[in-house]
Amino acid sequence: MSKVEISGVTKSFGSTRVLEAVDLTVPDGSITAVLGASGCGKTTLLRLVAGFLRLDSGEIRIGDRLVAGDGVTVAPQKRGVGYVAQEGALFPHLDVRGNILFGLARKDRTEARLREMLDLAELPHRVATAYPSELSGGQQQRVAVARALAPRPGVVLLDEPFSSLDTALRESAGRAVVRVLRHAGATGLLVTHDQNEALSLADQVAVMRVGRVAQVSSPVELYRAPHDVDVALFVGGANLVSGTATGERALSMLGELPLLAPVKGEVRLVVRPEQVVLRPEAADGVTRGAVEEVSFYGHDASVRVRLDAPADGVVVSRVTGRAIPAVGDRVGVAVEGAVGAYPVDPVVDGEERAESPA
Ligand SMILES: Nc1ncnc2c1ncn2[C@@H]1O[C@H](COP(=O)(O)OP(=O)(O)OP(=O)(O)O)[C@@H](O)[C@H]1O
Repeated sequence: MSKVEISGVTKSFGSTRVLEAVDLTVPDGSITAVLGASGCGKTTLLRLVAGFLRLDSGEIRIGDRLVAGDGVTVAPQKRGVGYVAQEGALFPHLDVRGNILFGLARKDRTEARLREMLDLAELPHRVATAYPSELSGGQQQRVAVARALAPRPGVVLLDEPFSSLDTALRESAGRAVVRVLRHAGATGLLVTHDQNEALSLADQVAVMRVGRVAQVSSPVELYRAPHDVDVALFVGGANLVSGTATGERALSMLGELPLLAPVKGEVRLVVRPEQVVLRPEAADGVTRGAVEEVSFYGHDASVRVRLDAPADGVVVSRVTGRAIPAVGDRVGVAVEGAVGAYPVDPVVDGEERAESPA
C-alpha cells in the first residue's frame, strides 16, 4: 500500500505563505500530475512529501504511515520514496551502472538488479558502462527513473522530469517513464507546468493555483468540466463567450447552446475550439462570418472566424481533415456538444481578459 495522502498542508517561507491547506490523495499504484504555473508551489509540495522540507501544519501519510505532521518527521531515506529531479541530475562522474546502483546497500548492488532496472527502463544492457554525457536526454531521464526505482520505493516523485527535452522527445520519454512506473507498480506524483503532459500521462490531475489546489479530476473530466473559467483556460484552448443562461441552455452570439450543467443568469461560456465546426455559409442554424486567420499545424489547423455580428465577435475553430478554408472565405459556424457555463463574477468581469483561445 503506497497511497499518498496530503491533508491540510500549509507551508511558508519567512512571511510568504507558499502552500495553504493543500489536500490531495494519490491512490495506490496510480499517477497524479500536479499542474500549475511557475511559482504556485508545486515543487514545494513535492519536497514536503520527499521529506526535504518540514511542513508548518497538516499531515502527510504514505501508505498507512504518518511521515510528516503531528510532531512526526520521518527522514527522507526512510519514507520509501524515490525522487527524480529536473533534468535527471545524474552523477556525471559515475557510469550508468554506478548511477543506478548508487542508492542500494552494498549487498544489493548486483548485476542481476542492474539488468532488471535496465530492462524496466527499456534501456539496452550495453549502456551500463556509458557515462551520462554519452547518452541522449531521453536516455538520461530513463536512467534517472531507474535509479529512483532501484531501491524499490512505493512512491516515485518526479519534478518536471522532461523540461529539458525537446517536444518530440518529451512525449516519448513521458510515455516510457509512465510505462516504467506502471510496470514497477509504483505510485507516481509528477510535477509539471505542461497541460498536455499532465492530461496525457496521468490518471488524475491536480491543478494548483497560488498555493491551493483548484481542482482534482481525471484528465477527461478536467478538460470537459473544469470547475471555473481559470482552470478551463489553463488546461486547453477555449473561446470565452458571454451568454444568458436559462437552465439547460444559454443564448449567445453562437446561438442557443446546451449546457453541461444547469445554471441561470449572466454567464461566461467555455467553448472548446474543437467544438466549433465550420459549415457552408448557407447551412441552416449557423452563425455567419469570414475566415480571418488560418494557422496550419499538419494534423489540424486553427481557424479564426470574424462573425458578421456582433461587431467584435471572433471565434476560433480547430479543423481536422483536408477541408481547411482560406483567409477571406465565407463560412457558417456551429457548436457541437454541450458547453460549460460559469456565472459572471462581478469582480473578475470588470477586468480586461483575453477572449481568444491560447
Ligand atoms: N527555500 C525557499 N526559500 C524561500 N522561498 C522559496 C523557497 N523555495 C521556494 N520558494 C518560493 O516559494 C514559491 C513556490 O515555489 P515552488 O518552487 O514550489 O514553485 P513551483 O510551482 O514549483 O514553480 P516552478 O514551476 O517555477 O518550479 C516561489 O515564490 C518561490 O520563490
